[in-house]
Amino acid sequence: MFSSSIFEGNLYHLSEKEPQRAPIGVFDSGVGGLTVLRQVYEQLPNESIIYFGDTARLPYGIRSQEEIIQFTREIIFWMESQGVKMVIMACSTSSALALQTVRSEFKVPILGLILPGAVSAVKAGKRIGVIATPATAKSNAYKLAIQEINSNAQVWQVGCPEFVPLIEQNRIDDPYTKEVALSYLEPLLEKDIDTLVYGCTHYPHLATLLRSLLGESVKLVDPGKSVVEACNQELELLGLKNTFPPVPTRFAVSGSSQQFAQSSVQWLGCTPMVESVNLEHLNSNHFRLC
Ligand SMILES: N[C@H](CCC(=O)O)C(=O)O
Repeated sequence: MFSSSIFEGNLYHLSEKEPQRAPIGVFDSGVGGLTVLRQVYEQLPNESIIYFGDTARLPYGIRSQEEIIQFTREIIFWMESQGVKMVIMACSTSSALALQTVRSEFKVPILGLILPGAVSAVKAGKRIGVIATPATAKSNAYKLAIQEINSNAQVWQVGCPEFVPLIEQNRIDDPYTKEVALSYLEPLLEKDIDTLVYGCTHYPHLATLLRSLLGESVKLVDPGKSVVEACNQELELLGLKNTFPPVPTRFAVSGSSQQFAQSSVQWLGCTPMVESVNLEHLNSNHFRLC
């Protein structure tokens, strides 16, 4: 039923014959969203997916809010044109800076990472560290969401500008990445955190390294896992769960398809077919009218 959905007032009027069969759109600036895609495969194995990586314009984490809102609009506009039934922003930076604005501009339900991540963080601990892109950290989105749920929770955020470029360049095992990680974690370890939130979807790719630096006692919270749990609930509420066999994931990027195929193979376990999509033609005209 629509009435109990969090999308009340922004209903997605489904006109197709079998809306359950429509894909879910999942997007990020690059390979970060693959950590969310992995959760989708685990939790929602029947769903078909369109994955979009805005690789021509990454990293998002050093962009202005205006840019992030515009990029997010363009991606969701394209995804709607591809017939998605729901969109997961598999990008904390977009979720922090653009979700509120774009949610009211589209009919398709859009899920972001911040609230589901904050709910999981509050369940996990009270002394919470958040590592995030500079834009997400500056927005205070996770801190505000966590403290709105539990005003006694203490939250410390660290902007980590070097992580996304290092991950996109596949320098995960580079000793330099370890040095950088230590410098980002040190101020949080000094605060004796009991929980660390991956405030950027790229960071679960560093799970082994981060765990080795944090020790076993700090709980790691992945908002990607939480947003997919929320997606599962929404699909149920909206009667949109796919009961048919899914079609293979469609991958699309704004940059080099070859490069994305190469860099994602280690996370996907196979070489994906990747399309290049030009979002430029969607630019300002359509959105000036909104
Ligand atoms: N993975 C994204 C974007 C990172 C970036 O491009 O800076 C996020 O969760 O914030």
